[in-house]
Amino acid sequence: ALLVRFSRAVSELRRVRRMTAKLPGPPMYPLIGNALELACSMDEVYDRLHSLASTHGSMYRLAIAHVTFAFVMDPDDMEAVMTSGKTSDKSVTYGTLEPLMGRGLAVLNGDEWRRHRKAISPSLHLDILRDFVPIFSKQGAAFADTLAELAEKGEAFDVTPLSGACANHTICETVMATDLHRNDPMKRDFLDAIPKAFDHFMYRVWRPWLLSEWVYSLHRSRFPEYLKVKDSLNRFTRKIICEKKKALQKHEIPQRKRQAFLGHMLVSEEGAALSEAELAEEVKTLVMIASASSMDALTFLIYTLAIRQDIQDKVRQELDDILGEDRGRPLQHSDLAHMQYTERVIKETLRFFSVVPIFARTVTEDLLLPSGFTVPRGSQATFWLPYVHRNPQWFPEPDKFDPDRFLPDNSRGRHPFAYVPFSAGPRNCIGQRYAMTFLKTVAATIVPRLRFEVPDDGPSRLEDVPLTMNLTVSVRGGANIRVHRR
Ligand code: HEM
Repeated sequence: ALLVRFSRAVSELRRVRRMTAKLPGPPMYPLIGNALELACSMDEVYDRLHSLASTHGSMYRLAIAHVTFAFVMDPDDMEAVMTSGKTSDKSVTYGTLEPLMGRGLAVLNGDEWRRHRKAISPSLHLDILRDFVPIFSKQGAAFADTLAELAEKGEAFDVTPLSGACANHTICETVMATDLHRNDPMKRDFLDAIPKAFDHFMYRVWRPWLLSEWVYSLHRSRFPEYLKVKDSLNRFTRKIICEKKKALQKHEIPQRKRQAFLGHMLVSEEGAALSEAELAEEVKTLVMIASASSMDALTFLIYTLAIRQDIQDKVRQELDDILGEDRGRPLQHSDLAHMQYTERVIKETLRFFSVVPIFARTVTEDLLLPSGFTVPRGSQATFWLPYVHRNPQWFPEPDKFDPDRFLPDNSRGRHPFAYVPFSAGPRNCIGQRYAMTFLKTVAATIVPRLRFEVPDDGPSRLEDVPLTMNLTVSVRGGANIRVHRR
């Protein structure tokens, strides 16, 4: 039986290789394919992938050992892939996330994914997000206080860990209703484990012979840390669920509709569709994805404002107009609708710096794309957003940072799949509105109080910012800024 399975797998693999061989791409070698292309340090992977896309264009292939990635970056083709039932399963490489992040939305497929998505969506509904605004605002104010203290010292510092702390405190409060300021070592271990978990994920994706956990266990320099990371992530989530369940039994969780995600899931009808174990996996998934992506998005927003003083001035002017005399007042949900320029700046920041730059689907049946190429079953249809978001057909002068691209008049006629920082179609980001509301609220809390600038040795143009990635993109070497009180 094993032999039959093996020979079937080999013949499928050869079929994928044969069909994708028609696509442009670097020269392939037997067995290893293009593995040498990504034989570089983790810090260089972002630049390598970007240079491959620039060289080979909007559709190319990259075969690494037994895994073949078909990069799809033309908006018509992307629409076909992102909306087809033949490509709705997440990439096989995501299997490596499962032991760390849990069997949550990001890795589930088919009916199980549909059931989870239906159960979770109401807990991130607009009404619920409205109630999160005071939490975003409170955490934004604490972040502003920390930055103001650093302003006194006058020294340059990397804002990434501080944005990370702001994102983590906010997410833990809104998703788990837990306060991170209490000095709990288990919480600290949990948060420290998140970037490490994504680092292990990316390391294995580009070395697919390590996708099996058993094979990875032979990697003596990485596996012990991997086990520690896994343990920290699981222990903390289990503890939180347990505490919340106890609170529920003691009637300490109010039975009202609007509250932190976990509380809502525990008391609502929709939440009852998930077992306690499934809920624990989803909480872990949400916290991990939200924490990494929000940290990097917030960092890029601040760094962009620090480099582009003209844009910072305009954002501040808009916020001063909205907040009036009382700059320190907590932001109301109704204020957000007036932050139109700030919203365009956030959108352009997410175009310029694709925070989640790469994601992929497993092709379960051959799929003919509008460009005429058939992506074969068994390959991984992959999106590389830094290339997609710099397509001059949809974004003239793509290297220019111009928030007004997102004015309604300038967006008219743009292909809906030309700008997809949150992906699109049924498997789009469930936290998209959460992320936008968080970024707008924190911007409105910190920008009126502080001025950001880059130190003299920092980049003077956004195009020159060096980037690196694990699951998300960040500034290589740190987003160093200086802050002044207003
Ligand atoms: C600026 C911040 C964010 C960006 C750029 C972003 C981007 C994305 C992208 C591109 C995907 C698709 C990934 C794929 O297909 O593999 C995704 C999926 C997802 N995101 Fe986000 N995200 C952000 C914030 C958040 C937040 C705050 C949450 C939670 C509150 C969240 C939860 C999720 C989940 C659960 C999925 C999987 C959805 C599914 O497959 O059904 N994201 N995100």
